[in-house]
Amino acid sequence: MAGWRDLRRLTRGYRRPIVGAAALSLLGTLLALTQPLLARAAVDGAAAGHLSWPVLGALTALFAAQASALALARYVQAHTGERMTRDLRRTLTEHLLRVRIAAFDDGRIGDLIARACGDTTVVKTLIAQSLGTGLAGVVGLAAAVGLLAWLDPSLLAAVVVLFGSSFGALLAVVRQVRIASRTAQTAEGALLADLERALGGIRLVRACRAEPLEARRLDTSAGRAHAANLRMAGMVALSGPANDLAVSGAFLAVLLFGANRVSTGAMTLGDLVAFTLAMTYLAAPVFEIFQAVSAVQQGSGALHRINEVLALPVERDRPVAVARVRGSARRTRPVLEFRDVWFGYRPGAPVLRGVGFTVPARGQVALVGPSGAGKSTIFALAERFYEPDRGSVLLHGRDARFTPYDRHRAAVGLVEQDSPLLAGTLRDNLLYGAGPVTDRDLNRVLAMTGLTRVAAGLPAGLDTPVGDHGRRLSGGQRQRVAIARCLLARPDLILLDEPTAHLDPDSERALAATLHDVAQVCALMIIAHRFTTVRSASRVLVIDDGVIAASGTPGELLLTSPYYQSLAEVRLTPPHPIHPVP
Ligand SMILES: Nc1ncnc2c1ncn2[C@@H]1O[C@H](COP(=O)(O)OP(=O)(O)OP(=O)(O)O)[C@@H](O)[C@H]1O
Repeated sequence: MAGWRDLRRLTRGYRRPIVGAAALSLLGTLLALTQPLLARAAVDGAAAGHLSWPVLGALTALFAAQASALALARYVQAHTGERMTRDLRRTLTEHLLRVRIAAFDDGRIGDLIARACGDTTVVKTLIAQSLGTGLAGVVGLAAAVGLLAWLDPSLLAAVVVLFGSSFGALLAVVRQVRIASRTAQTAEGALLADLERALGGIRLVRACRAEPLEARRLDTSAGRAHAANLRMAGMVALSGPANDLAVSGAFLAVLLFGANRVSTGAMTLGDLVAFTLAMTYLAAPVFEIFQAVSAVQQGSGALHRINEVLALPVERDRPVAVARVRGSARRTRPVLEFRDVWFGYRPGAPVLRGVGFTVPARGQVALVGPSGAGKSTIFALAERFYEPDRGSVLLHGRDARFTPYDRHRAAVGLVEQDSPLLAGTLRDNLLYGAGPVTDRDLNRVLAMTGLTRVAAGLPAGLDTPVGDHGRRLSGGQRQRVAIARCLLARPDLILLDEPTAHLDPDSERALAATLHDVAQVCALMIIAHRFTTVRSASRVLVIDDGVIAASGTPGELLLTSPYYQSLAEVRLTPPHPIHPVP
């Protein structure tokens, strides 16, 4: 659970408005506390047969001043709460965008979204509703008790007994509220994660007729959140009437005792009116303190979940100044080198075992091997999504760890197999992360990737929206958009995961020609599944079970690598007829 230390850290930079709001609340309370004294004078005057207009005027002015101070305090609190939420969300989202990729491997995106949106709102409520008024409540309570003691200590004793017992019950409720709040927030995070999973894979869900399954899963999470929220609402609801009962009981006791004391002449009617009015001001601080404590309990659950996100490690550049590699060295040195790289996603389970290879500054290197051999892992390390456990990755002959992430990724472009596009227009997707691009460059790249005709065929040309994940384009078109986007960013090396889906012969030829052209302007490393692509590479690496099993030109491998030979055979022999399963 987040504690007071976290609360102190959270409020750093906002303490002035919080204290300001507390001061205004306190001012309101103090203004209220002076009212019984004036009321006593007014009532005693009226009882003696004359109304004191100046006293009534002062009382009215006090009511107005109290209302204004409290309204201003609420506004300052709400304003601070909103500002804090905005800043907290900014910190969280900036952090999330820089968190190491490994954190997303088992992290549930929906839950992270819930933390960035839902939990920050809970923290805002904590600030907006409670901190200032809670602080003022403590002082207000002390002042109200002081005033009551001054007015009539024996009546106060009766009030303390009745209020004290209800306060003990409230503290027990507050503890339960904290537990229920944490459960509710966790369940809401799970609900969002499940929703993200179901909507993100909506086609799969429909194709597998899994709607009832997903609905049940969502219902379970929603049910858990519902139950926790109900438990919390029940406890808060119960505590309200219990509090009211204690207040009514206290009032009744005061009126009974007070009336008796008025009849015996121990106190005036004005004293009794002043005491009961002052008592109403006792209830408000008690309620404020209760609200503040329960909001802090609720907020501490949310703060804990926010802290968990902020504790996720981020990608941080090493503080070593590395000069850029100059033009001539860029053309002569290998653009990428793996030197005895060992890597595993989990400790003690290496996926790459001593991988070493170089990619020259121009031309096409193909990476082939069975499924699960470690090809995508090599790409992930080349892009620095992960760092090697042992050995090193070099960019232009320099250890990549000492190059800033931005500069490294500007040099190494990535086209993934499923070529994800973002919702937006075709132009947005082409220019995403590319920096300034001239129309001439754009048209050249469009021509090179065979997209000129595609763009011309769209209703608004380059400004046509491509839909969520680019679904309005075909798989092949998405792949070419991804290649074009990469080319416009002018990297030194493009990593391309070739799609396994069979393209028609025309598209396959078009892609091969595109890749051939691309390899003239930068280095290209392809996870190749088609023999035509492998055959046109200048160098082929065969990876098997995390090691480079063979490497050489396609001609050499045809003689030396059994895996490569089998790849060539599959391509060269006609496919076996597929019989439907009876
Ligand atoms: N994020 C991850 N977390 C844990 N293990 C992973 C992760 N990604 C891949 N692996 C494991 O690492 C091994 C290598 O996977 P990788 O994706 O690199 O293979 P691949 O050669 O690209 O396979 P394919 O051709 O099927 O895409 C596999 O055993 C896989 O289960």
